[in-house]
Amino acid sequence: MIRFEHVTKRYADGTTAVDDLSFEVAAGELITLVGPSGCGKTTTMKMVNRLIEPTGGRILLDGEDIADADPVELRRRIGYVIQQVGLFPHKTVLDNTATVPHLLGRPRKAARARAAELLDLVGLDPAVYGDRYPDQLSGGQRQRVGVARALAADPPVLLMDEPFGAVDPVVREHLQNEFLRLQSTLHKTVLFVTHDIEEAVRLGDRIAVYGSGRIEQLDTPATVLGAPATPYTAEFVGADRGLKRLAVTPVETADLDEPPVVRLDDPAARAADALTAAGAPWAVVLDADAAPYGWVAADALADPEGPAADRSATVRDLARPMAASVPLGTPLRQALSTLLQHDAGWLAVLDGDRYRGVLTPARLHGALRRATTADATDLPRAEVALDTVPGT
Ligand SMILES: Nc1ncnc2c1ncn2[C@@H]1O[C@H](COP(=O)(O)OP(=O)(O)OP(=O)(O)O)[C@@H](O)[C@H]1O
Repeated sequence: MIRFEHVTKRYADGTTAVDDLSFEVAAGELITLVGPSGCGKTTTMKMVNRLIEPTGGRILLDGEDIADADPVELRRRIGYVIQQVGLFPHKTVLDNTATVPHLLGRPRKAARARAAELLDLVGLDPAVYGDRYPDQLSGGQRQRVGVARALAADPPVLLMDEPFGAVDPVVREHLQNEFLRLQSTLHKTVLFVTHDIEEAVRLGDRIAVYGSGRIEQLDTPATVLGAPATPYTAEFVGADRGLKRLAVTPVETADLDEPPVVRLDDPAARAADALTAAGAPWAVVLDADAAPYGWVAADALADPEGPAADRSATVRDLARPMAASVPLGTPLRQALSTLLQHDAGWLAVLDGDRYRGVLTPARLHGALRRATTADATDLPRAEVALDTVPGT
């Protein structure tokens, strides 16, 4: 969709901001450009809508060299969101958002109706915010208007230059999540500039890590974090990249432990035998619908002083409820957070409504290690054997 072919930008004073850059953004893909200040991210982006002209190479949009396009017509196909949102201060929020559709020839009333839809889409109730002026909004709300306005002409391509840079971290995370939600339905082709690796990881289908005027690595967030291609990338993504990687590594079936499973209505004695045979200290308890109910300890099942002494006792009499569960595919970070929130040593992993197995802290750690090794070796994750201290 957007293709950079040997693109170079050398400014008049001799600064080479972008040096022989070649890469492609697929249709519907979101690539984050991340790197330290002054490495050429903004220059890269502004060459796409011809706010800056390259001094070498070419950029193709849908196969067409943008140098041959009329810049005004080109910019209609490309939404542009920047940190200083640049709203018209004397126009209401609704009119700010309606400006582009109106300029594109929509009658004023239709343009305003479309603007109201867009405000709704970015989470601003047009009935509440539509008649306000930009200085009557919070920073986060202004950013939302900026996104709504960029979407107004329904461009297939969005260029976003630190669009959430000016708001506090909590609002920022909120805006990022909202934007991801939007993108999952709109499927725009997006170049997103940030200097924040966390933001790049959270939003990008792929991340382009910039060194000076060049891309050091262009790959999925998981690979960039798990297998940095160069010492520069490793340093840029940070010594805690293992922790960051938790956010982009999903729980898979092969990561799960499979303790014995008993049913709530099983006789306690039969459950005790099953645990003894398996040499297991505890079992997962499922209810009549095969949904996780909790767990039961071998000790409790075998305790002659406890409820198990009654020959008619069932697992229900001894089981302990445990509510923590996550679906397969949940990022490990969220799974860990659920573990901590429930103060539990394990959580049930579900496939739809079906119980699939158990994730423990040790299993979670193993999943992360295997995922990282899988990226470095190109092996499927389930086939990675870990070198592990016995008994852990
Ligand atoms: N008009 C200009 N004339 C000369 N040099 C420029 C010009 N614009 C940018 N540069 C230089 O080009 C390099 C890349 O700038 P650019 O704005 O693309 O970086 P960036 O990665 O977006 O940085 P930041 O994160 O700070 O916005 C920098 O060294 C910058 O000083």
